[in-house]
Amino acid sequence: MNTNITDLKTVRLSQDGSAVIILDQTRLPGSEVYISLFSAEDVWDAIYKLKVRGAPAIGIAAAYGIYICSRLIAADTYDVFYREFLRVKDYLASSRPTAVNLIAALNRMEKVVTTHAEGSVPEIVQLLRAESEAIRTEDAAACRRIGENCLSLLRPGMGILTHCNAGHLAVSEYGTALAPVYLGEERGYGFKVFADETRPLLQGARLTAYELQKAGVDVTLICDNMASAVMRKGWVQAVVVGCDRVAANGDTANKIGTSGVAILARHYGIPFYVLGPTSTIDLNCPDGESIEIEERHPEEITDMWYASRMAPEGVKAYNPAFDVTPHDLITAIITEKGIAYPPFRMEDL
Ligand SMILES: CSC[C@H]1O[C@H](OP(=O)(O)O)[C@H](O)[C@@H]1O
Repeated sequence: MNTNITDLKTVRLSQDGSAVIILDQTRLPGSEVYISLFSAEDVWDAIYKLKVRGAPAIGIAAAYGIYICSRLIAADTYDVFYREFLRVKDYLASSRPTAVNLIAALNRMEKVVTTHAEGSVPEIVQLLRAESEAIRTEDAAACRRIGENCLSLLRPGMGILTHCNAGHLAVSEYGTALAPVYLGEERGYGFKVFADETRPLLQGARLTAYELQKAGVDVTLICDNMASAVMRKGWVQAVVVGCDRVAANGDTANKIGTSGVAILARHYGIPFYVLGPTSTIDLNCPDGESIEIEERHPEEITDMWYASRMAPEGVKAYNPAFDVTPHDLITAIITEKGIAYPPFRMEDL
């Protein structure tokens, strides 16, 4: 992978363990700004406002977050410590509901506390730091394995469409949906990636186009409503997307618009791949209907709240003014002369 991308540190713990340091993704692609989070409120706000986002990245941020908070708990007994720990856990868990990695990481951190009740508070705090680092390390290893596994399904030169951002910026490093793209780049596969801008928050335009361009990957930004046109042109041979929560039956919650891309891919006979770590699988969720879907503020649709650029300088963009809907997808054509049903013979109108 182009070293430029590894320069972006999505989420990390400060050396002294007092802060969670994140790349503020609401400032991208205009500025690379790192911010330090010192409290549960800072972490909650960063997760809710998508300063750090992506299921694995959210889980790692929460694990680091509850660790830095555990250092500040003034408690000389286990019970007092555990009670405050649970308060912080419940608070951080309330930031966003859909990505299972958030609660899964917090549950892992709580298990450290409950399985070491005989230890001193300082000992437990040290174990919490180790667990938070393990969560990050495991994610980085999982992302690389995801890349290897998916690359076995892809061929050099393929056109690949992706939706939202499930890349380096959504995880510890490397990405999930973009992991095979980076691995392919390292091996000269020459993939051509089409990135859906992904309204309303534009993670595709602001983040995926940004990180792929920075990594030297051939990326073309498209509006969400152009996915059908590029598929119909034969420019896409595979779709790769991330996931926020995968139910026991495989139903997958991912960024809004993903299901529409899946329908298009099925229509055009294009394989549609969901990529994610097992930490994003929730076996307690029997199916997609039981996944809580986050609903965010309407102004994210009505106001372009990101003052900076919507996409990186110089990124390629495909901007067809129209596309063609094939007749076999049209139920009827209605004119002033009447209603025509398939098979259409327009001369009959
Ligand atoms: C690797 S998980 C990426 C996943 O998370 C994104 O959601 P958000 O940006 O709101 O955190 C999106 O659904 C991505 O596919």
